[in-house]
Amino acid sequence: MQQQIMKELHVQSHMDPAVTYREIVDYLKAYVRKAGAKGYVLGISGGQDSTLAGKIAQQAMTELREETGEAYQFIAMRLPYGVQADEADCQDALQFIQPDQTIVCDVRPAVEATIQGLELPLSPFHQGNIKARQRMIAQYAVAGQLHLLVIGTDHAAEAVTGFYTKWGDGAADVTPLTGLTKRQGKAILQYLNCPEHLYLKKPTADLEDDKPGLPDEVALGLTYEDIDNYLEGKQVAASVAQQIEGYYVRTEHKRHMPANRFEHS
Ligand SMILES: Nc1ncnc2c1ncn2[C@@H]1O[C@H](COP(=O)(O)OP(=O)(O)OC[C@H]2O[C@@H]([n+]3cccc(C(=O)O)c3)[C@H](O)[C@@H]2O)[C@@H](O)[C@H]1O
Ligand SMILES: Nc1ncnc2c1ncn2[C@@H]1O[C@H](COP(=O)(O)OP(=O)(O)OP(=O)(O)O)[C@@H](O)[C@H]1O
Ligand SMILES: [Mg+2]
Repeated sequence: MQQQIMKELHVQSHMDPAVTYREIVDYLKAYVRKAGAKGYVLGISGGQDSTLAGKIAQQAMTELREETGEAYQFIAMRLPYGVQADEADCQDALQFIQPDQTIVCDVRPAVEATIQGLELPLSPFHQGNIKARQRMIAQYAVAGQLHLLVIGTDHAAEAVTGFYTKWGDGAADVTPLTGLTKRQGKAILQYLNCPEHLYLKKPTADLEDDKPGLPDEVALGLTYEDIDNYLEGKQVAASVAQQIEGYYVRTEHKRHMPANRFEHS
């Protein structure tokens, strides 16, 4: 099963940061042209994944502008829920990315309106998924208006456990980090001279009001070290493999389009 998952999620056991970085930049340049779009948009959270995907998208758009003379652009979005505790990291990430433009939208009023509009009480966990979906709505609004494509930050270490909100942060047009493990993403950021606090910080979805900054590893009950080892084809404890494979099977529905009677019965 390990081999099958590695193949399905496009993981390479060994990755050269310089080569992979160049491949992704070139891919984003080619894809935006093929789509006839004017650039990309992505929410910047102050975490590792959006720092990396944003940096690569900006590089791609800068190169394409120089090569074609056309107005390709990358738009970074700050999408706090009220005041974000690690806002300083977000500003550091923006400083590192140097986006062509930054648009800010507080998702809190829309999230609260949705929660208040429902007669069904929602747990902080399910309220958290509304936050992720509201960020998706804001990004698609900008993409539609400005003819951009939405970047998603899904990568192999997230895809394998389905650790994202379906049609929330899981919804995107292009996922440049596909195939990468968490440590491979770190290695590319290191290669790009990213300030290390942005890739050494504990990954968090930061969605649940009653558990601010809950580390992914606590929520999952798994370490990224173990997930990465598994994905890179290394031997892990049998209990770890079993846990990862359990997540993988349970979240299969998140990795394809809606089920229908011709597929995915
Ligand atoms: N077998 C099946 N076939 C088709 N659809 C199925 C299904 N089982 C559930 N579903 C649907 O899927 C829904 C459950 O999926 P979903 O709504 O995503 O909810 P769920 O997977 O329960 O929660 C999302 C998880 O991802 C984490 N997350 C979210 C966002 C960002 C990050 C991050 O790392 O930054 C992490 C979050 O902390 C939470 O643990 C169900 O309500 C149902 O609608
Ligand atoms: N507060 C936020 N502001 C803007 N975008 C956000 C915010 N929170 C989440 N997002 C978007 O949702 C995506 C998924 O969040 P996720 O936590 O997996 O990635 P990350 O925060 O970039 O990295 P890490 O996994 O290291 O925390 C982010 O990459 C980002 O695009
Ligand atoms: Mg995060």
